Amino acid sequence: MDRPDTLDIKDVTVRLNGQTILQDFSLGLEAGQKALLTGPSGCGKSTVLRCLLGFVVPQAGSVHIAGQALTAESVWTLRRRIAYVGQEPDLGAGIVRDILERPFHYRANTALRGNLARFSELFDAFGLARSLLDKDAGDLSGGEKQRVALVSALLLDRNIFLLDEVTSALDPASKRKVIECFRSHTDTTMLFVAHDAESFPFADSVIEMQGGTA
Ligand SMILES: Nc1ncnc2c1ncn2[C@@H]1O[C@H](COP(=O)(O)OP(=O)(O)OP(=O)(O)O)[C@@H](O)[C@H]1O
Repeated sequence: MDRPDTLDIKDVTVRLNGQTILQDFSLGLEAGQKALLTGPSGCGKSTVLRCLLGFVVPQAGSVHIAGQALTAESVWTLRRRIAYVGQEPDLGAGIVRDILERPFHYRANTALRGNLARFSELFDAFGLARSLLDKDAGDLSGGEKQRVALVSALLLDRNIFLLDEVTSALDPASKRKVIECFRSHTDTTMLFVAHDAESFPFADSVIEMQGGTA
């Protein structure tokens, strides 16, 4: 039996360049829960996501993913459970069709190649034109990039989503479509970073950060 996709940050302190970014910060999500992390600019929201991805190593406290401690050894295995999409996603160079296919060339994802057939359903759900498939990623608008990055993440069937202001460049109609899609993923554990709590009325919890603590 696979472990449930929980997230657990306990009493984490992060200092970068002599500045305390997070101080005794804790957060817990059960499998399938949706939480919104909000708070003023610079309070440390993205740093929380970077801790969960193992890009930032806390000076104190612990991070567990699916019940397993995040360490230099476990980080590679644990990251395979996680889809991360940032505010200004870097899709890499090339044509959108190739970018969507690229992750399936990795051995770890070859069994999921059949998922690529779902791209059309996701493009429709997000209001993306099929003609985008033949465009160079560098020519996409910010909102198109955000939605293509989300499609790419969803195709990989990860059980944990870390989403950093992924609707910030979207018009209200596109935003509603994307949010409806998140809501429908009832089994997926999702941590959203966003400034507008009202866009995520279905969140099980809202974590209001203030200067590195909650
Ligand atoms: N590598 C780093 N070195 C030094 N300081 C950093 C580093 N990364 C982030 N910071 C600082 O940490 C603080 C928190 O940054 P973070 O990106 O987590 O904030 P945020 O709440 O996500 O902000 P925003 O809402 O503007 O995206 C900021 O003051 C930022 O300048």
